[in-house]
Amino acid sequence: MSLVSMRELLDHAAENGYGIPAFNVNNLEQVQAVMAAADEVGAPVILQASAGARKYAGEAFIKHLIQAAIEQYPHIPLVMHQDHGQSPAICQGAIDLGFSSVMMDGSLMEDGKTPASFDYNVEVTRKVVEMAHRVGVTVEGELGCLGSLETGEAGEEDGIGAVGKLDHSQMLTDPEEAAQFVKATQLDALAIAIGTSHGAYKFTRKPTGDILSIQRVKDIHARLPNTHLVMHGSSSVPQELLAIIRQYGGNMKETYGVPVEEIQEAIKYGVRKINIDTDIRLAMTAAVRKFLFENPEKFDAREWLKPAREAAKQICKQRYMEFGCEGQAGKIKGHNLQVVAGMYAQGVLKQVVN
Ligand SMILES: O=C(CO)COP(=O)(O)O
Ligand SMILES: O=C[C@H](O)COP(=O)(O)O
Ligand SMILES: [Zn+2]
Ligand SMILES: [Zn+2]
Repeated sequence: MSLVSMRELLDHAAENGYGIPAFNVNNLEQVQAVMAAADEVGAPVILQASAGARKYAGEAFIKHLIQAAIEQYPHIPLVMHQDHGQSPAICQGAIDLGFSSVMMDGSLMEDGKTPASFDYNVEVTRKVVEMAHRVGVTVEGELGCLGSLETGEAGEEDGIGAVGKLDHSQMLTDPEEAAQFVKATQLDALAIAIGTSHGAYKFTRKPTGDILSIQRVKDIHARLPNTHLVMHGSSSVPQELLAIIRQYGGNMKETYGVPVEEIQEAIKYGVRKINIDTDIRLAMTAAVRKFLFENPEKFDAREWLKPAREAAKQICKQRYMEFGCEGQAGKIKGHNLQVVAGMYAQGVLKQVVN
């Protein structure tokens, strides 16, 4: 099976009541970790590359690392997804590079910092839908700005996020606007704002409903029962990884992530794609710190990259199991993108809006 459409994977997840973690990848070891985890549990794969990843690794390396994953694991349906595209031009570039799915993040302007108007968001997202669907590529859009309901800040640590304070109405996607947005754009998956934010510092305490609104997921799902919802900023920030990082010389403040049980609840109400980057970063950093502390004489990079890769694999495997992906890979047909393009053209993948 070659590259598949993200729409096909998310449709399968919706039909069978599970969610798929989308892991951010930047290098060889992270790609290998995700693939090994998926292979062990029989999970379908969404590998996503941010603009930062494409810059870090270089376009050709990102493309060929993912193609290597397909070659090494031909039995695993795999989506190559561009995370947080800031403009139609960036999305077009990703499509040209061979990505089978793109995110047009029009909730912010092209600078990735200024909250955009609804009309701007509709315009850029619709433009990307037109060019992507023509070639069978999936489109994720975003409505509402990610940010902390505790502080009103977006958590700018990843370079993507509104600058300055936001009010609650900007940080909680409105169900009525979501319905209008999906109707107008006909995208495939909608990222929503419910109180999550990127990076390790999401919540100062274990989140309750006032700062992480799973109720908002339910309200949006009631209006959009057939639209796949996406949760960004969904790392769980495991306390045991923070403890290892601190034990071996790291300096991380007290912080809490999105509890897995909250994600599992959201999966019952239409969340199909769950974005995870930070948990992999924490797992790898904890493993490298521990290894180098315990083996100060070692200097072969392969020796410390191995435990880092293994730690990343473990966290990925755990999330695949927790979100219900086990054994699903073998059930996916894996249409080629031309077939999917034909389905869009016939209107069979149109969104139903209540
Ligand atoms: O949303 C993400 C990538 O788009 C990643 O979120 P985390 O920082 O919570 O891992
Ligand atoms: O969306 C944010 C992801 O965590 C990617 O982060 P990055 O831009 O540092 O690669
Ligand atoms: Zn965004
Ligand atoms: Zn994100």
